[in-house]
Amino acid sequence: MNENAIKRRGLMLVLSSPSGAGKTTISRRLLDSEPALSMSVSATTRPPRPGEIEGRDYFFVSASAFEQMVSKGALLEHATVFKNRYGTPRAAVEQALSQGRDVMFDIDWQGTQQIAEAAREDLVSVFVLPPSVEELERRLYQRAQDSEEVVRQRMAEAAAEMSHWAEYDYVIVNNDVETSVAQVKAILAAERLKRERQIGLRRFVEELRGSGD
Ligand SMILES: Nc1nc2c(ncn2[C@@H]2O[C@H](COP(=O)(O)OP(=O)(O)O)[C@@H](O)[C@H]2O)c(=O)[nH]1
Ligand SMILES: Nc1ncnc2c1ncn2[C@@H]1O[C@H](COP(=O)(O)OP(=O)(O)O)[C@@H](O)[C@H]1O
Repeated sequence: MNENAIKRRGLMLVLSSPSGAGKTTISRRLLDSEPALSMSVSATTRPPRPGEIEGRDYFFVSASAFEQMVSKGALLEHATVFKNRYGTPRAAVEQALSQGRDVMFDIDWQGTQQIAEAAREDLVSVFVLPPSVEELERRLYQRAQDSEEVVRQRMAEAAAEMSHWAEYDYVIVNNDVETSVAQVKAILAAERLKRERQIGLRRFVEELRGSGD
């Protein structure tokens, strides 16, 4: 056995931020450069935005279909955000983790707390802050996918979302996208090397010691 064969348990990488701070942008870039990372696709009752694709961005479902998923226990966590319901389908996550793959989540603080209660040792959480309130508002308008009223509502919610920053393992300020992506990659690289995640380590070291003695 060489060092590449050391088995590792997958981790759950959560990115949270006020709407518009840049989670989606950062997570897309990470997926392009991290082959062992996959994205958890949430179910939501929110209507699709222009350009959003069913099954890639979200599973867009009716309120009654969402309720059925909740009652069947099919969601790992779920919450109401901006009057819409959002939840993480459980099966895809469990399958990826058991195969040693890492899963990334774009979920809010309520979902992060629920995952922390259920599986703290598998969770790595990152809070993304905007560089300023003015820049956050500029990004929400620049995305140009929400109406003025929706942007105002999201700006009004931003302070409440940001009040949860201290519950996260890591906090980054998304000023420059390249820098933010590099920072999250550094977090991922270090967390993957945590001793307790490398479940094949004991055997590997035993073999090393056995052949060395
Ligand atoms: N708890 C929870 N929150 C979610 C889930 N999916 C999305 N969210 C959060 O819901 C909020 C609104 O998401 P969305 O309508 O896509 O707008 P965005 O803020 O521009 O990404 C964001 O804070 C997301 O992180 C989920 O499955 N569970
Ligand atoms: N570091 C950055 N500098 C400038 N614009 C950014 C940066 N990160 C994201 N954006 C832009 O801000 C807008 C909101 O980003 P998005 O990733 O959709 O945020 P979120 O998923 O957190 O709601 C998008 O138009 C995106 O291109």
